[in-house]
Amino acid sequence: MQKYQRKNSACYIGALVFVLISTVFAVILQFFKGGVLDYAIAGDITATIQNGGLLIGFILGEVLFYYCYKRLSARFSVGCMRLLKHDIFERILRQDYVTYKEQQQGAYVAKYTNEADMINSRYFQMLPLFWEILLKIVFVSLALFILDWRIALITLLLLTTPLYIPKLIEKRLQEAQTEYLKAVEDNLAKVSDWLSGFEIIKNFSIEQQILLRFDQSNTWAMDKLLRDTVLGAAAQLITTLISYLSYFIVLACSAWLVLSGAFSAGDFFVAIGMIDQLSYPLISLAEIIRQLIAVKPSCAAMAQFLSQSDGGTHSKSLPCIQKEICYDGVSFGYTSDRLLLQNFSFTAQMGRKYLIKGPSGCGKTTAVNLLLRYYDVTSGRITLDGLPISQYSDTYSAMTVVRQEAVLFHDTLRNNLTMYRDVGDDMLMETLKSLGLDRFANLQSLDAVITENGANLSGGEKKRICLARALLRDTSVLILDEPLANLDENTAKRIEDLLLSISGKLLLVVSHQFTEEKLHLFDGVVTLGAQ
Ligand SMILES: Nc1ncnc2c1ncn2[C@@H]1O[C@H](COP(=O)(O)OP(=O)(O)OP(=O)(O)O)[C@@H](O)[C@H]1O
Repeated sequence: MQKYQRKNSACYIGALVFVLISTVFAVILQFFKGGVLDYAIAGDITATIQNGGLLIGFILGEVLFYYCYKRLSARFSVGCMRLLKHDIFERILRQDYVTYKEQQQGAYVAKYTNEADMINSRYFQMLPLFWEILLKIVFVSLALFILDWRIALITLLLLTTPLYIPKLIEKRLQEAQTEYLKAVEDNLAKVSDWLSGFEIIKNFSIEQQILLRFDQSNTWAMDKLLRDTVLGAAAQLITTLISYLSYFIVLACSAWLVLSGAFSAGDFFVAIGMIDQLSYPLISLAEIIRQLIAVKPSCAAMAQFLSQSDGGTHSKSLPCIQKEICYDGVSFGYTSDRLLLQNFSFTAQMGRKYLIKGPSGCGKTTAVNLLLRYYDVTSGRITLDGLPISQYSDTYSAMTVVRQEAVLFHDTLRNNLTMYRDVGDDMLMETLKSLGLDRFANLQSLDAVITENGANLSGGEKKRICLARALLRDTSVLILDEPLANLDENTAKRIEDLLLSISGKLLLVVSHQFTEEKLHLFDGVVTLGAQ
């Protein structure tokens, strides 16, 4: 987390300077308060007014500098939070796809929202506050020493005892917070899972059952929150009680000094003001220390998440494929006891079209996923233009994949097609028309926003838009995983013809429903899982 502090150090240091000046003003004005009282009792009107004027001046100064401090400390915590969220999102995006899929989406959302917010409120916001309070304690203590060393010593001895409370229950505080964050992460993962299956929940009318499970998970998370809060409240209660007790002891000592003639009324007034100034910061300091201690494991876990490597030990990025892709005696299984592909050999040449077919579950998608470097082969090798695929970090630069499920972003049709690259409108409209999407081939439609994952489009339209997006990317290899699934007969036929008309790139189509009569139009048909 220190990285974020460093990057926002200007605001941090500025905040500390302002709070330092504000604290000095706050301490000095205490003396003017005592002066006003003493001069008023002595009947010296001029000195009373002079002291009063200075008092007002210092009060205004304190408030103004305190405001500047608050502004800069807010800038500091917001700046840190902005960078932290950027890093979390960047870390998620930089993972390889297989590692990303290992966790549920909700877990990532929890990291981005709940855990980041916790670090913000309990660490970034606490840091300037810690210094504010510490400076106040140091300066007020110094002023108390100037006023009377005995009162200063008693005050410091008694009022600092609450500071040790958080340290005594440090382990339990940290455990409570870690458990709470874990429970929220689990809960969010479940919620995002249920929401992604919204239609199934409605269709099967299982709202009640889901709600029941939600309540279990939510109650679990909230119980953890309660434990965290209650533990904090207990620590705060002990701290406050000790502080008040200490306060009254110091008050009694000051009163005794007045009775013994060592203190004037003004001195007593100043001393009480100082002790007031000290007691609240000391209670707050105990609370800040409690929060800083409790949040430590969350900061460490976040730092570890952010520092994890991207997953790839391979470094080279794939240049354009010129000649061929070759599976050479490839065997692969997700587990060692079941090989999906056994001694699979197949060569695909650039500019040609291939169909991979076979029964469900035989490993068609797996075979193309090996090309995307999602997994390493168990034995054999895959080569690209004669070079082993294992030397490349990924193959995305040369291959575009279109999956069975159409994925569209909540953005304009244009951006969904171009994926934020510069592509001329004519080209976009031409591609849309070639896929039978004539009704979208106009400027108004291109600029219209597609609602979340294309809720305002039919399944076939979404699929064809995804296909148009892949064609527009123009990589040397195009992989289509079940491009005909969920399409009506006419659209499926149209897509089949369009796929067969594609030229100038290597086309790998994974499908078990391509029209038999058209199979001869492929340059090669590979059947997986044939007994
Ligand atoms: N990430 C994974 N981890 C473990 N097993 C997996 C994984 N992905 C797929 N499998 C298993 O591998 C087998 C082949 O899956 P794959 O998706 O390659 O088949 P497919 O031939 O494309 O099937 P379909 O035509 O139904 O899409 C299946 O039994 C599946 O359960």
